[in-house]
Amino acid sequence: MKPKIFIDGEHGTTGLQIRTRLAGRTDLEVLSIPEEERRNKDLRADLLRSADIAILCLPDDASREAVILLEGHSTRIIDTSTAHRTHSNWVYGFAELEALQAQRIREARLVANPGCYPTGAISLIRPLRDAGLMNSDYPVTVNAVSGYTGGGKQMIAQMEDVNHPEHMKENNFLYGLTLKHKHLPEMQMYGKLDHAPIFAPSVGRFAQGMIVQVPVHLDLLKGKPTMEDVHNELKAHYSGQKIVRVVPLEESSAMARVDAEMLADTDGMNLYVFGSEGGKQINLVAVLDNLGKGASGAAVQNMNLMLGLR
Ligand SMILES: NC(=O)C1=CN([C@@H]2O[C@H](COP(=O)(O)OP(=O)(O)OC[C@H]3O[C@@H](n4cnc5c(N)ncnc54)[C@H](OP(=O)(O)O)[C@@H]3O)[C@@H](O)[C@H]2O)C=CC1
Ligand SMILES: CC(=O)N[C@@H](CCC(=O)OP(=O)(O)O)C(=O)O
Repeated sequence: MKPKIFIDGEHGTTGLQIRTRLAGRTDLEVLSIPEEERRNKDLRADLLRSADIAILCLPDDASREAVILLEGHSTRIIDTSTAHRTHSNWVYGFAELEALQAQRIREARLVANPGCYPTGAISLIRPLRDAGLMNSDYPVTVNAVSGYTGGGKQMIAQMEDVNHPEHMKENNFLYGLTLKHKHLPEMQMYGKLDHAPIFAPSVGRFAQGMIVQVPVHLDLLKGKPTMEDVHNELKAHYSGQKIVRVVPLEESSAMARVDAEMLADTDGMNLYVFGSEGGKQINLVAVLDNLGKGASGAAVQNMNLMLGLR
């Protein structure tokens, strides 16, 4: 029997992208809900309970409700929302986090997909923490720009529809100005940091793509490493990984710009170490698609792991 997959929220931005990724899969049975029934709780409950794996692509409250609907049932869950990411009963769905993480995901019933920005930030911070180069009290800052699909159906309409009552006319804006963004707890927890980073997100007038930057003072790291030392730690951490690519210094040193859309429509993530030879500062940069490795691509990666396929 083929494993049954139900995407709750399949008609939203993240859900649609997962559906597209699963469209050609003959090894799965994808259970589907008609768009006009998407909020029919009884029908959703039936489908959730019939599935082997339910992928929740819902706002936080609706995700919590779906988890309650599944209490006492054996359906395994991948939640793409923020609701359960720092919850101790849930496995964090970032397979490249550390050596054992992919195995934890394979065996888990409850998997919380990481946030798009934290995917970039944690991928840069965690190897330095694990290698002992960065102390837990390092004052981390994270600056980022996301494509507007990161804001879901509502922001897509606000950016694209000039007649929308809350039309956004800006080409590039900062937000999260109170420094209390919902992604901070997971960045702190899985970055193994004493303090939440200062996080400055922004949105650009492009649909998909993302740059996440973590600037670092080399003299504030343990042993005052060089840019090459930090690059070597990243390379070692992601050695053998196919989705996360640590870009060689020869390649990054020849770059004059970083395009936020570089990996749009892919599920990969590139990590860069920028700076100058002998310099005192570096800029650690992750580039990904907010809907690829930042959401839907990661959800499919986790589903494959849970099915024992990768
Ligand atoms: N977009 C992105 O880049 C990323 C999104 N995520 C997360 O994925 C989740 C989904 O986000 P996204 O796809 O962007 O959002 P969308 O608003 O595009 O889609 C959400 C979908 O859920 C449906 N929905 C809302 N409330 C309910 C409910 N009570 N019962 C059933 N269905 C409901 C919506 O229906 P309706 O149209 O009626 O509102 C819509 O189809 C969120 O938790 C988000 O944080 C995570 C990483 C990145
Ligand atoms: C551009 C934009 O608005 N981005 C969203 C984050 C994407 C999202 O909703 O994802 P999570 O499920 O990972 O929290 C935000 O800042 O709230």
